[in-house]
Amino acid sequence: MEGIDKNKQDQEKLSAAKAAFQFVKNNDVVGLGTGSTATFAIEELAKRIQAGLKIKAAASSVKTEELALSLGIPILKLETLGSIDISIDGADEFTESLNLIKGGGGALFREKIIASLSKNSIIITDSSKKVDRLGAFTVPVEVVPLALQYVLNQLAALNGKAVLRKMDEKTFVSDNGNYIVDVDFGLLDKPEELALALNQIDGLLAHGLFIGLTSKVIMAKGDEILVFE
Ligand SMILES: O=C[C@H](O)[C@H](O)[C@H](O)COP(=O)(O)O
Repeated sequence: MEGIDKNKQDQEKLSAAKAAFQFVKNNDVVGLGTGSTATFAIEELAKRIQAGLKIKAAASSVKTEELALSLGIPILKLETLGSIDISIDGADEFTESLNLIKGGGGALFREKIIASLSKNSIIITDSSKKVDRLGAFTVPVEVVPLALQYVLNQLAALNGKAVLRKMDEKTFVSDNGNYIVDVDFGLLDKPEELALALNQIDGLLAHGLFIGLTSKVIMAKGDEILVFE
């Protein structure tokens, strides 16, 4: 990561995670994100439960659910929840206008459902994630396998350079049994317009542009905590 070493970055992730807990109350349903930053929040939540906090949680991925259960965090099924009090998740990029790119870990669809259900959707980040314009990080999209070629055609028509995500030389498959395609649209002047265009593509289950879904971003920078809302 440019300009920040990993230890410092992890320290910032942990500080941002801790700062998010001022907003978590007893009896809340808490949405849990996925990724290295969300993992700091999940570990912190487990400590607070051991200290007496009473919450139930919903997980944005199989990995997060397994980690949460292993730490004694009670997990509710996402499909049973009509709303979530607060969610805590990471991001790959964010702007001061609270637009995000997410999905570096492939969990974008469930993360988006959780963010959409959340009354208070909190993003926690280290200082490397703040950008003036989204798009240096490619936009992940989740694609139903049988629609792959159709979706690739539509992405090309939007001038996106698409790469099918692989892991260990095999096609990456999401928790929902779908493919992830990472799309380079260059730096985005109008992320809202791109999000609307991607919403129109049949077979494209979800994209990693989170527009208007975030209540606040808590970013740690060194010893400082900055809140964007
Ligand atoms: O699919 C993964 C998520 O959207 C993550 O929240 C995002 O990729 C950020 O991950 P990390 O905290 O590991 O940088």
